[in-house]
Amino acid sequence: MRKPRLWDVKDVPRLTRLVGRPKPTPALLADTVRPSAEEKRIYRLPVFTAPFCQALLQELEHFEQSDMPKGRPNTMNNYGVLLHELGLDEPLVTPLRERFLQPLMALLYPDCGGGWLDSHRAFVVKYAPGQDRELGCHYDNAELTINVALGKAFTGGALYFGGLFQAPSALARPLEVAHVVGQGILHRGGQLHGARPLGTGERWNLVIWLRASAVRNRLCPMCCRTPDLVDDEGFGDGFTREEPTTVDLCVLT
Ligand SMILES: O=C(O)CCC(=O)C(=O)O
Ligand SMILES: [Fe+2]
Repeated sequence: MRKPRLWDVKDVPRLTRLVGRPKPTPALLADTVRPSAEEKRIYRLPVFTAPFCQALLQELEHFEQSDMPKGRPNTMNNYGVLLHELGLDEPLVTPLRERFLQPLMALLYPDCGGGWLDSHRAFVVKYAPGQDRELGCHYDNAELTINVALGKAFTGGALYFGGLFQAPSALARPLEVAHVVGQGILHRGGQLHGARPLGTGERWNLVIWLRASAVRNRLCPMCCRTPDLVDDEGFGDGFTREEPTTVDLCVLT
């Protein structure tokens, strides 16, 4: 029998039904993914169980209290944890991306590299009194993003979404999306968004910036130019010098 790992993807509940299905059927998806705002292409889906969220929060707090060296999640958030610094990239985030998110994203966002995800930047953002309380409007360095609420108990902090940042008046009619612990919000990285101020309590969210080198190698999603690459470690910012191998398609489907 395989020894269970501390962080096993079996903790991802209903999505496990997608395992082994290279192409989830629309009927299966309809039961798994609820469109939160069809025209904005924002979706909500269950990702983690409540006990898993609690265990992860505990681990994050232990790490926060330790004197291990820590980087910042991104240029906007001052508090939180990079998942690779916790050693959770390989056992948790990579299988989540490859086995669960990839087939889903391929169906929901085929035009944004959903079928070509090959790296990620995963971090937890933290909002608390006396620390960060809100997040300004921005777009992500990602083709696609999943944002999962982990807890704890809090009020406020809803996400708001506009259109793609390149569009004129992209923030004209923002859509507010409340957090539900254990559930994830899917959106396009280039979609303008931010977080309303925290009311009370502490909010921790797992954010995974999903990247498709096949898309970003052609056009950097941040500067909208052909990327001028420099070497980096690990996934870097998700660009590659070599194109990922092509996928053959059946002409009859
Ligand atoms: O506060 C949040 O949950 C949103 C975080 C976010 O959009 C980001 O870090 O890119
Ligand atoms: Fe973001």
